[in-house]
Amino acid sequence: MTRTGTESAADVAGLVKSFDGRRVLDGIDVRIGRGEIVALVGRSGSGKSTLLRVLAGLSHDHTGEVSVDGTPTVVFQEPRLVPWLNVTRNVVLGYPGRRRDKTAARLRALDALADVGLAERAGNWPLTLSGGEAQRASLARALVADPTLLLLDEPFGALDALTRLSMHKLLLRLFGEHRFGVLLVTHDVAEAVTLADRVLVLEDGRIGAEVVIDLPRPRRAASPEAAVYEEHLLALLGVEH
Ligand SMILES: Nc1ncnc2c1ncn2[C@@H]1O[C@H](COP(=O)(O)OP(=O)(O)OP(=O)(O)O)[C@@H](O)[C@H]1O
Repeated sequence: MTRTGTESAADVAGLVKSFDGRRVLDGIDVRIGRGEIVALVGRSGSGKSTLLRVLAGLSHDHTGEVSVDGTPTVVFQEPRLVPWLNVTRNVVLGYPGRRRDKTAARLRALDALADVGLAERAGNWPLTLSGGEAQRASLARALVADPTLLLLDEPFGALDALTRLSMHKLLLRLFGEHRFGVLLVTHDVAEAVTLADRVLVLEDGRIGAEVVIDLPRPRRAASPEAAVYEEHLLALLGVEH
């Protein structure tokens, strides 16, 4: 639901972004409230990652209003762990005050690792982790910054179905505890329906549709109610079923 009256994690108005003179984002208006999960779907090349990168502050050459509360953190599809640092030291990298207070940074990292169920892997090298474990470490690195806005760029896309389900559960638990705003870029409409309060459909550089997912949590992707939303989103995406 769009919760007017709650605090914003991000506000975007009239965002235009071009590459080589071609408008990829052509007047985007989006608000993400704190305590809200917004999923972003759209055909390949529709500009989802570009919008996420603008919100992350990784892309600057745009026009329009972009206001983000605090420093957002990003989890990408690939975990992007530094191979020569152990898991704890990778997570410490996400802690803003790590140079000032090494002990606090380490304690916070260990706490976040416990939070994502990875306490026993704290001393491991990234290469010894499974895909799901590596993604948990990446999530822990995002959490240690205490973000108001968590940006997720297909974070579960490379995981097998069972691991993906356990990551969904983990994300929802963390979301329940921290109440950050979440922007989740995904190709998977079932994932969007399972997790999001609202799903935005990006089309021709604009938000072509917004679908409020009015289902109680926890949700089951296979439920008849979820299936109705999934069909609707697929139709909006122009996918024949
Ligand atoms: N750095 C860049 N330079 C030039 N063109 C770019 C650049 N980054 C993205 N684009 C173009 O912008 C468009 C949107 O790309 P973007 O990666 O945002 O799409 P997407 O919806 O995330 O796609 P996918 O679902 O395939 O990941 C594409 O046409 C892409 O080729």
